[in-house]
Amino acid sequence: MSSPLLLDVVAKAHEMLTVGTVVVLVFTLVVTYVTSTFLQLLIRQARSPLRHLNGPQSQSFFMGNLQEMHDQENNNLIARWEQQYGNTFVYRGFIGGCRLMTTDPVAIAHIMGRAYEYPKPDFLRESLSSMAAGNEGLLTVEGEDHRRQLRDIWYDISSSPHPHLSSDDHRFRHSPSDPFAGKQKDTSSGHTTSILLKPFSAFVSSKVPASRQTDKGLELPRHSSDLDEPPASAPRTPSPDTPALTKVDVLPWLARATLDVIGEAGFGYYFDSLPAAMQGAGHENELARAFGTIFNSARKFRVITILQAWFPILLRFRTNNATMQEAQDTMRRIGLALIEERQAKFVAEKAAADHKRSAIGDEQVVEGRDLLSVLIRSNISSIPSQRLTLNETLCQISTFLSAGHETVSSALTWTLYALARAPHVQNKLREQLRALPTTAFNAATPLPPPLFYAIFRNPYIDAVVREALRLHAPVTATMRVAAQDDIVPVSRPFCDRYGRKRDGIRLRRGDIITIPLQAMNRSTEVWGEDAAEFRPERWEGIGDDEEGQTSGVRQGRGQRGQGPPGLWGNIMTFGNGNPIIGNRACIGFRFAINEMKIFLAVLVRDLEFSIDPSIEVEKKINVVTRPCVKSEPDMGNQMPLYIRPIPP
Ligand code: HEM
Repeated sequence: MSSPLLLDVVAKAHEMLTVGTVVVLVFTLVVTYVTSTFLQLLIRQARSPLRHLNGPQSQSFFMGNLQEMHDQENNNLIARWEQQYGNTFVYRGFIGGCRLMTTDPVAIAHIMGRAYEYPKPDFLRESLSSMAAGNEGLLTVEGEDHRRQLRDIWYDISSSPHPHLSSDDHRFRHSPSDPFAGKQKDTSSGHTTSILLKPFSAFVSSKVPASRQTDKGLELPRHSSDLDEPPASAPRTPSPDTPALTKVDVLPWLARATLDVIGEAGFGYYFDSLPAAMQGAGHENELARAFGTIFNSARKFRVITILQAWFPILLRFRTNNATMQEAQDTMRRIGLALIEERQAKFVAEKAAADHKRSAIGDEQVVEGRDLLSVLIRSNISSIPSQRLTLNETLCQISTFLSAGHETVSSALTWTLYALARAPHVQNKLREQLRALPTTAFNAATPLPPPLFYAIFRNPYIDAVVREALRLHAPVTATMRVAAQDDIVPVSRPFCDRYGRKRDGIRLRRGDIITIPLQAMNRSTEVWGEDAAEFRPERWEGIGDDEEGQTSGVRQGRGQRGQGPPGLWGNIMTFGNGNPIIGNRACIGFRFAINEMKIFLAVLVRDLEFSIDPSIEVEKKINVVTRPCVKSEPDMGNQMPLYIRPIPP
């Protein structure tokens, strides 16, 4: 054998050995990683005191009860389990891991009141971070970072006697008592302060573009995914002398409208996603499209989603990675543009101020109280420990954009659904709205401040919003993990799986807890036998006390003898407790409530919403609860309602 040939053979053998070795090494590493993760899980499970609690049978070795849980909104699951096992029990998660489920108000107050001892589990943070374009925003950070961010954002916004979300926008403020003190919006930009939804306003003001008007009314795309296609035809016209009924999928329109509102009110930015969509195919606003991608991405329960939670390496192989990445890049790009634009404005303002004032810190110049000003003030703070990094600022922007619009659009969608299913409530609400001190709502002119006051303070509008938020909480449940061993107090003893009475829930570090926000809102023990009914009258004659809790709600077993827990109105919809004392709860709740009231006032006054009684609408959970028509699963999220203008 010649020596070059020998060398060639040796080189080949070496190459094969190297490739083979690498393959074996990688395989061994993967097997070790998977086995050790499984083992850790099994050991943790075997040591968790939760294994002694009562609870439903696991349905599958790998997935436990997770499939049932995913569909919990449609099968009254938690109430059934509660009836069977009491208000404190366990269900099974991945490979049979016990997860605590409790509706005990004292236990909930204990857990949710200790934000840093009970952080969000990593897999929840991972799932939330997709909508916040990263995990450095308020919704996903933990510990000291959360404390610092909350201090910067919440305290800054709430330190003003009349804090509001935009320095130059008088529409939405935190203080319900005097929401209009301060500046009026400058309308010279050509943007109107009216938030009348343009597609709906068409019915009210007949200002429908001629090209889109038909004898059946205004034709609108049915679903966000249909936007590239010609709009669907309206299904029917009942009779020539009654106003046309038009079928509209209200979900994407409300999503666009609420995106426009948070953009303008929170960041002084005009997404104009409603007018863009009105122009038809191909004109959808890119950010609205990006949010559509993110919130539609996990519609179905998939085993891979659960596996990804435990084996994050699998996230790299997501099928929709490229689309999600594109959506997140869009958020990031728009966020950066917002920051740059506002920073430039502040630099110019500072230069002007420098002429007048000699020694002044940068951050003092940024005087606006809108969210963006608050974020940028923190970003340029001269005290490093208080500074928000650029990445944090960006994540904060997408957090507020998504937390601030998807939740409200879900809430409004379900409110219209509830009103469509309860015409007597809708009629009563309309009567109240028509009695308000105004002659017309009109898309082109701002609502006058006295009308805002009247809307915010109207008891029936308030009752409708409370009842809709109680019965249709956009966030069904949240989760926490015990960061250390603990014994959680309960309001009354419960039985474990051996029938022994327990007066506390023992937790071991790493145990996972589900807080069933929606199930608590529907507890018959607190709300009575008609808890599942949409009945705004239950709120009549009761209002908020100074802490936002509702006096007059049936006394539950809440903390220290108060009513049931909840940040607002004794419902769990916005989480529990007060962010000021270290709880994690919604910091946009006032904004959301006020926004809902105005939308409802504008929409319901002159439009009637009804629903085809033959369709069954189901709830699908994808961070927020979105509707699907049971018989049309392939249509994805939708809420088809009939709309008809009501003559004055
Ligand atoms: C009906 C509308 C809304 C609902 C039902 C809602 C619900 C919630 C819930 C349940 C949480 C707590 C999640 C947890 O701790 O696990 C939360 C947190 C949060 N919400 Fe809302 N929200 C709404 C509107 C808004 C709005 C309009 C904004 C902003 C303008 C907002 C901003 C936030 C932020 C930043 C957090 C994270 C707070 C923290 O962890 O410290 N939300 N929301």
